Amino acid sequence: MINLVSISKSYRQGNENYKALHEISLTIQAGEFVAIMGPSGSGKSTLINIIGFLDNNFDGQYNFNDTVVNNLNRRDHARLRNQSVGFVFQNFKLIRNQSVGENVGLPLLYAGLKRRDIIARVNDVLEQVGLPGSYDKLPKNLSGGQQQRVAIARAIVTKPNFLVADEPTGALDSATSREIMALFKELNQHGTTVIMVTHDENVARQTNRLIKILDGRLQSDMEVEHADS
Ligand SMILES: Nc1ncnc2c1ncn2[C@@H]1O[C@H](COP(=O)(O)OP(=O)(O)OP(=O)(O)O)[C@@H](O)[C@H]1O
Repeated sequence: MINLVSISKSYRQGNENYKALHEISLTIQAGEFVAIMGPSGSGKSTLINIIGFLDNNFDGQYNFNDTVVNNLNRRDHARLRNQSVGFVFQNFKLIRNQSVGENVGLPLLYAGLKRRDIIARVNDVLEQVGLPGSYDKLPKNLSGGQQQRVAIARAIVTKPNFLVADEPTGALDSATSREIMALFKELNQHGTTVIMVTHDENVARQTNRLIKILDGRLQSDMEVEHADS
């Protein structure tokens, strides 16, 4: 599904070019559950911004299914992003003065669906993430873990090809973090591809594949062994 071929990325820093990614080649198949780890500044965000179609300014080739992503113009790149990827962030990024249901339904509103269809789909997805009946609640009245469930519901509501989760458990205590990881695992077992950046070894260990980045280079890429499998 995702095939990166020798991807490099430089940022302009003052008068200098800083190379944040060095010739990264990587394939991620549909259905995988991948963790990306690496020290601060190693290039994780740069990499997932490219994978998640937020940044199309890089060297090398990105093949997404049959599409050569780096050949797309800005509009088609944005369309691919809206149709193919759901994002989950450390700090949830919910709209405070909108209800849970409105937050989750926003991508469907942008996609032009009818109100009745949006409400039905949102209620389905809220149930799927363990928050049935919470359509009319406000995010501020929910716990951190519940807010992250809302954010996950928003990320999956359009049935994207894959999820990009950037430190999704970074703002949660360890018990809540385990619950959120259980939800990601369940979504993955039902076919959702998940690519997750984390600093937490315990989180990474629950995925199926661990990619380590160091100084903008792939340091290692290995299958995660599970004691119970
Ligand atoms: N917009 C930018 N302009 C200039 N340099 C940048 C920009 N974004 C990132 N960098 C540099 O590129 C390198 C990689 O940054 P990146 O944010 O990808 O790292 P990261 O692994 O995600 O770090 P963290 O774990 O702290 O989020 C860093 O040295 C950073 O300073």
